[in-house]
Amino acid sequence: MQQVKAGGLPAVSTNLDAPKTRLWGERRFRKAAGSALLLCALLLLVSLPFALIGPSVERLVVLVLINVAAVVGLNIYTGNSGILTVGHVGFFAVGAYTTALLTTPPEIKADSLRHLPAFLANSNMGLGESLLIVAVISLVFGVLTGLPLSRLRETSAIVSTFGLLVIVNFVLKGATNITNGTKGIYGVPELVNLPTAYIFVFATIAVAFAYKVSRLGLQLRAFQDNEVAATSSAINPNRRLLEAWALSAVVLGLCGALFAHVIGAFQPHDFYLTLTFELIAMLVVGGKRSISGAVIGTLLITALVEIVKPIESGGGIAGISFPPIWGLTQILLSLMILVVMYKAPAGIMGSRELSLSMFKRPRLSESTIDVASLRAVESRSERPAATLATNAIGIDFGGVRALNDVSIKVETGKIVGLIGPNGAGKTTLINNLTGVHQPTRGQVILDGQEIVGWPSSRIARAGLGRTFQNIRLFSEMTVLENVVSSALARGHLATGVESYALSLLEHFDLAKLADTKSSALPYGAQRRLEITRALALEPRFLLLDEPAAGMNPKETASLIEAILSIREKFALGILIVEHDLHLIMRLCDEVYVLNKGEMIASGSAEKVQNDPKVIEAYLGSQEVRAARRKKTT
Ligand SMILES: Nc1ncnc2c1ncn2[C@@H]1O[C@H](COP(=O)(O)OP(=O)(O)OP(=O)(O)O)[C@@H](O)[C@H]1O
Repeated sequence: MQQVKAGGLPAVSTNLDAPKTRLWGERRFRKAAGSALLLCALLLLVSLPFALIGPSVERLVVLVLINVAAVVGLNIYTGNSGILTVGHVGFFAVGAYTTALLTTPPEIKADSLRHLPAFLANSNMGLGESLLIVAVISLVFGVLTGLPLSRLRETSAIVSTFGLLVIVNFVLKGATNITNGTKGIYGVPELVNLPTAYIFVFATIAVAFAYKVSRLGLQLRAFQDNEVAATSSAINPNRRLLEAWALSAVVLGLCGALFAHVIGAFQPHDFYLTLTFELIAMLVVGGKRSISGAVIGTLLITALVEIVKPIESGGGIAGISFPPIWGLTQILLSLMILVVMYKAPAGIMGSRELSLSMFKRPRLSESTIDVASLRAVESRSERPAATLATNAIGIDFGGVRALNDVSIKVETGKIVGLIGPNGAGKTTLINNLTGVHQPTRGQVILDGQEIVGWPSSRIARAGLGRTFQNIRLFSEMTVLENVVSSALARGHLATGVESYALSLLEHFDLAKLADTKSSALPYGAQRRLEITRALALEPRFLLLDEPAAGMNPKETASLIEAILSIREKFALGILIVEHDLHLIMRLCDEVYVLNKGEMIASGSAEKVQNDPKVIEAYLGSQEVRAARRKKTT
């Protein structure tokens, strides 16, 4: 395999000349497969000896395995999106009731469910067919409920998921003709044995890992870490939320169906608050961002519940008898959550996954940088020239006129500076260009197209990459994942994307830190990573908001070199907001000066620095600051 030296520049591989590699060649899939295998082996090791004790314990083990799958299912949504769901037991109930209606022998249904429609009353399906139907129904139900839910965030999202649980419970109790109301359903054939449960839970773990490291999972985790940065990296969070919600709905629906075939009889209250609380406790205690955490949390809580059960219902130990202590399980679960949250707020596993290399320092093999995935750099400079412009844009925030009648133009191949005192409107202008805010007046034109009203993700895909004044990395993700998620959102093929990202990282001297969590990087490296992530979008324009803020002179000097080389090799236009006038003078072909939302000067760097209006604006702001300092001392 041919190696690329530092400085070799990659190209987005969305085309047919992409290397013929397999997903298996991608490091993240190999790592995920290793973790999944390890976790399945652990689960087998911990559960099988108990299952061999006898039929009653075997039944308990089967139920525990179904719980493990259910919590892993919750993790698919909550772990990747960061939004806690308290409604998924609703899907569990849908799965249980659906399979019960489809598989219970007609003679039993004739006794307890006399008013069923004929096709349900006569249905006597086998497990396989029924599970297939449960999966389809859960998927449809998941998509229908996910459509509105995926537009909600934080508390409103959590409360709505709870609403879903309540609605399902009411329907189960109220639709007596089909569900037998509070009396519940019995006679469901017990069709799930230990091997079936193992196959199901292993498959669920494999799906959860594959989803987590896939394009969809990476993008949803990016959303969890920072929604504004995610949308600025061409990610559409609502779609990703919907997909994760629907997938986890299918898993929970299937879990419910299997559960029904183990216990044989149930009522609506079996699928309500107690089960919800237990599943959430398992998820949170283990660490909701980790699939391994979901499994470990479930095993721990199950152990606790099983130990407490005989005490809760009264009994005796060593000849001493004691009365029943109702609610003891819930009390101890609550205490366990409190203790774990106090000691490890992110849960036992945090965001880590079980892996053989967990305690080894990650090392990057250079052989992962594959020149076959790189397109000739020269082809970039052949791209037609483009222009980014604003035409008299303006925006008000309440009474503050943050921008008024501002027109700028940036062409590919040029570096344009945007300066002005604090509060002048520089960041607001970048936010207006990238769709974070919509200007109330004027136009933004990207390559001949009016883009006002476009969501940030679409603008990013159309060719605007940006960095932020306050760094916004996907902090829980690795350096490599930050860049890969952006490249995938841009449309890079899933195969070869790591090679592409590594080559970009190499250019910014970050490849050796590829497996480091991005929040653990030193400050200057975080700034460089933000630029790398933006470049993974293969933008036509790069908008840098105070890239040198907080850097020492040495870091600033290397940043200047990096920006010059980006302009040269990536054939893009750069708009740079900076307070460091030395950097602006050194880099910019043209400079715009904003003050109190108005454009007060533009032209070459020399011209604007001698402009009396600019001098006055800067002096004015310095005087105001000096007066404020005096007042406070
Ligand atoms: N989301 C918002 N809501 C309300 N006011 C805002 C918002 N964003 C910006 N502003 C106001 O708009 C004005 C311009 O702010 P902006 O952050 O764009 O200035 P800036 O030139 O980037 O300043 P600095 O150099 O300090 O970063 C300020 O008065 C600010 O308070």
